[in-house]
Amino acid sequence: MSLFDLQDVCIVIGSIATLDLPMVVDLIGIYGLKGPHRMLTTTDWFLQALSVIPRGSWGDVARRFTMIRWAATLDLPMVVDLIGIFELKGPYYTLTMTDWFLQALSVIPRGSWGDVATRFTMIRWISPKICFRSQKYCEPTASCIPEILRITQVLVSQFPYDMGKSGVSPAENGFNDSVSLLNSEKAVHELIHEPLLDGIDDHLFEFSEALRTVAKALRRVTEGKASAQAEAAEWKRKYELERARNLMLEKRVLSPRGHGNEFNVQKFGNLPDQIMLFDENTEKCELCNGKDDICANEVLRDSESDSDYPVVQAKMMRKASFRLSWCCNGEKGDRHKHDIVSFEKGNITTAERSSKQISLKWESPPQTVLILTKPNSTSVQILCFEMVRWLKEQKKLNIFVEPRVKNELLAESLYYDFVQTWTDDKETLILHTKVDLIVTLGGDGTVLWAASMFKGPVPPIVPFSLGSLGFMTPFYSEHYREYLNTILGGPISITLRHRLQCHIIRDAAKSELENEGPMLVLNEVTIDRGIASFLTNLECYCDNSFVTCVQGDGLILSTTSGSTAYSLAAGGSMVHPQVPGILFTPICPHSLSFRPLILPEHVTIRVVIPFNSRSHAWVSFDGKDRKQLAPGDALVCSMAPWPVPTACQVDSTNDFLRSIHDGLHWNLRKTQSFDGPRDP
Ligand SMILES: NC(=O)c1ccc[n+]([C@@H]2O[C@H](COP(=O)([O-])OP(=O)(O)OC[C@H]3O[C@@H](n4cnc5c(N)ncnc54)[C@H](O)[C@@H]3O)[C@@H](O)[C@H]2O)c1
Ligand SMILES: Nc1ncnc2c1ncn2[C@@H]1O[C@H](COP(=O)(O)OP(=O)(O)OP(=O)(O)O)[C@@H](O)[C@H]1O
Repeated sequence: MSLFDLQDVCIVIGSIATLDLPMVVDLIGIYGLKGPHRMLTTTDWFLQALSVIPRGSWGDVARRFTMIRWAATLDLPMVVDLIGIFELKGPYYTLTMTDWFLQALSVIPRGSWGDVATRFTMIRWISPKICFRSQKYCEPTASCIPEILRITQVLVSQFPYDMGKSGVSPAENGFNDSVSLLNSEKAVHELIHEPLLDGIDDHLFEFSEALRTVAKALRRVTEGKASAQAEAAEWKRKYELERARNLMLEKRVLSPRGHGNEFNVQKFGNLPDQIMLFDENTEKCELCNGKDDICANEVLRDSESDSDYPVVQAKMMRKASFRLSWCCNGEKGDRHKHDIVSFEKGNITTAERSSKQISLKWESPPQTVLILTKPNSTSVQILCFEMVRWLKEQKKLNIFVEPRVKNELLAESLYYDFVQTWTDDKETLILHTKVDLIVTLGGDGTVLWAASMFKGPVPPIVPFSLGSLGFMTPFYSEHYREYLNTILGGPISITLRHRLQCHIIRDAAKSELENEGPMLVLNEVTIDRGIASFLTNLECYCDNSFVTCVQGDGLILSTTSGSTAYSLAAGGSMVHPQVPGILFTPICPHSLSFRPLILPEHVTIRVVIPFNSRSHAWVSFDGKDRKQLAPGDALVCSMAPWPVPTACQVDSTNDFLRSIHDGLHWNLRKTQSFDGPRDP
């Protein structure tokens, strides 16, 4: 087993030079939980302090370091402050990061770094007394908390925060003047250069790991701050640009009409058609004001951000504009609709989500359809050929297909030469700007495939059922002409299926911004044990709160649309797809009391593979793109701003209930017969 890793200590010492010594010392103090390391005790005051702190389990230490890492993006002084109180508890045989800990932590007043340092020194003085008391394996019950808090209060009253400067002896404090600080650093350096003693146990190796984590946390705080500042500056710059542009537009609207046209001609060149379109939209928007619906063209005008927008638009195919409206029983309109769904350049996005039925009404007829098909299916291929011909000849629509399908069509007949496709995958990134409607021919997997092609806004999808289960595919392929006639004419009911966006943050990442993703899922993201035979050990946080540690085969974070897929198989509830929420469903948890949860839509879930995990974990997105997660890696998951709008056959609720009855045979039971015993 490797011994003391000097490099890691040097990293920490490096941090000491630029950062706050008390903080570093206090973080290192956590190491003290591990128990006495006598070779360290003679060197320096803070190393002596470590030796008197009672022994705890490394599991707890590892968990807390994970928390520190996670907290690095938050308010670190507070977290360290809190950890100090946790330390008061003494041995960690029974402690986990339970609510009482977090509660206790939350009541401690915030102090400056100097205060924290003073407090920690005091904690170290008093720790033998506390550990004597807590050696009785006191559970983290309510009765223990007041005692700890009392001690803290006594400490605080006896040694007010500013006492570090006057009341505490510099020799004992060790860092309240620059001379002793220098001495401490010198002592640590001396320690590093001392030859290692024989008999150092394996824990030193773990200690070095812990120190590395501390150093990383410190680095992240500094870098996180810098990048946040840079990001803020960038947003400010964008805001200023946007404001200037809006002011210019406002001026144009207020000025006489002829002047406005001059502006357009000057700014956008000789594009009379575009100017006309622009003015028409302006008028339409004015008409929309005060109404209950949202017009796509209203935002089309408002959201142009590039000065050369009309030029770009001239190159692209024009999108059909549409209108979304809300209705619920007895209500004609909904005044709050702007809070629920909004537009951005004509694409549907959700600000907040609604459980009301949403209907889509075209304001100009759709012109372009993308057809996506399940591969290797003859029946799908035949239907695709037929549908393409019908849409072109009868409906005069532009048709896009995947390159594979274009080849199939051309192999069938050169007649299909008019069908458009793309050659470079990057072109799919702007597909949503060209396509008015997507038709899928296949099963649920094809709907998932369609959603995965669009990392941003998704045009409405009409899913035809040519699979086996077809939970999300309510349209029967035999009647495609009637359905498409109705849908192209509108209005249609749609279900806004929420998606989750996921990022992987590797342990080696220097900041949260250095991540892999986003990966968007319509069903779920799954973290499992892969081929490892060990239990997964997954530490889960919801926003800033610790949720639980999943020990089992894995964890599913599912959308409500995905609630009827893998999550259902793992014992999760079935949830109406229009309900906003994130399902937290364990897979085979080795616990008698682990029930699945449903969390609100606005939370961010973070799943961390702790350093004490026995094996790696694997993450997959809608059952695809498996990636390995090593200890220290984290998956961060939140609701994506881009839902997947799918057309309903009847409406969201009717379609959902029909699917659970027909597809899953939900609650199918023979009806009890009438004859037999009855109430007297
Ligand atoms: N034990 C399980 O139930 C299990 C295991 C692995 C994956 N899955 C699911 O399979 C999905 C991938 O689907 P695929 O078609 O690419 O793989 P696949 O071909 O293996 O199909 C999986 C099955 O899940 C059904 N399904 C998919 N999404 C559904 C939904 N939202 N509601 C109800 N049923 C749904 C499909 O109809 C299909 O019958 C994953 O997202 C996951 O939810 C389920
Ligand atoms: N256009 C596509 N390109 C590549 N793969 C696709 C495409 N459409 C679907 N797939 C994949 O093909 C697989 C099967 O598709 P799908 O689930 O639609 O059919 P099915 O299994 O017959 O239907 P069901 O899911 O209803 O049982 C899925 O894994 C899906 O990801």
